[in-house]
Amino acid sequence: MTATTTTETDTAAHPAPAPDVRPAAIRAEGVSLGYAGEPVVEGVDIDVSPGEILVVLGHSGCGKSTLLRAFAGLLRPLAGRIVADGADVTGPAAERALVFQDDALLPWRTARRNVELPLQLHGVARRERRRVADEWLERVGLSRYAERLPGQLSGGMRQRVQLARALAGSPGLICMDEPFGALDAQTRGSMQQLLVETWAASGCTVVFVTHDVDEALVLADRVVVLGRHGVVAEHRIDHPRDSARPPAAEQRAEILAALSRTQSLAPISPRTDPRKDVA
Ligand SMILES: Nc1ncnc2c1ncn2[C@@H]1O[C@H](COP(=O)(O)OP(=O)(O)OP(=O)(O)O)[C@@H](O)[C@H]1O
Repeated sequence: MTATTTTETDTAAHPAPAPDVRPAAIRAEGVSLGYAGEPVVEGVDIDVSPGEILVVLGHSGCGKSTLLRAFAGLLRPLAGRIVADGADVTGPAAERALVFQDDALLPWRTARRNVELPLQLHGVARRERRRVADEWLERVGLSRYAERLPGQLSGGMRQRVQLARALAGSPGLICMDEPFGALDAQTRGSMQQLLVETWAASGCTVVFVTHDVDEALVLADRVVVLGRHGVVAEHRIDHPRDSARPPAAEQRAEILAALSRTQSLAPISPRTDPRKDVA
């Protein structure tokens, strides 16, 4: 796992947000989430501070992606509330962006026109769209590839375009669902570094889902381990993103232990769902 090379001075505190970014606070309060009325995760209480990078770990199927969808406003809770900046989240909004592992770029649009998309949805004029898109493409090191279609780019490059596209809309929150999971170790390390740099330039809040404890420790201000019955462990990283002072081995071991505990937690059974009794 490649550590970031950012220095203590630029990582000790959260960066000042870019002028057009208002970092979001987002909170899950006693949230149950599921599909067709059947919960897949319940009792989730998570409070994310503006400008924080929160990493969510948990075994496969525990509901991490489902939680991100709810934060992004794509899924309404079965119980509890999702609150962003004091208001209930009731649907998607431009200030909450999602980045997926799967390639979510529009294949018929060039890299630049993909990055322009959120600006176009905001009604930004063509010339300004192009200026902002080119600025973000430069930040992610893809200026030379602006005219390429996604199919003409490598997997790592497409992830960079996704990152640029998410950030171009100046969101207050970016929800990232295992965005680097399909990349080789070296590309993954450079993407983690790029994420930290672009986050520092934007100042937005990030909720990042991964299976990889080391990735979590490289990126996070705070790590939560999610089980089917809510958060089972929470770890604040003492010197986040400081490669000179990496998290202690004990902290890594504790997170791994919490993860293995979640494997043994019983799945939610519809028969034991208390809401069934009231229905
Ligand atoms: N659209 C859907 N309809 C019905 N069930 C779904 C849907 N999406 C996810 N699920 C189910 O919800 C549960 C949680 O899925 P989710 O994708 O949130 O888990 P996850 O923790 O992100 O898993 P992974 O780490 O494998 O990506 C799983 O049992 C999954 O099958």
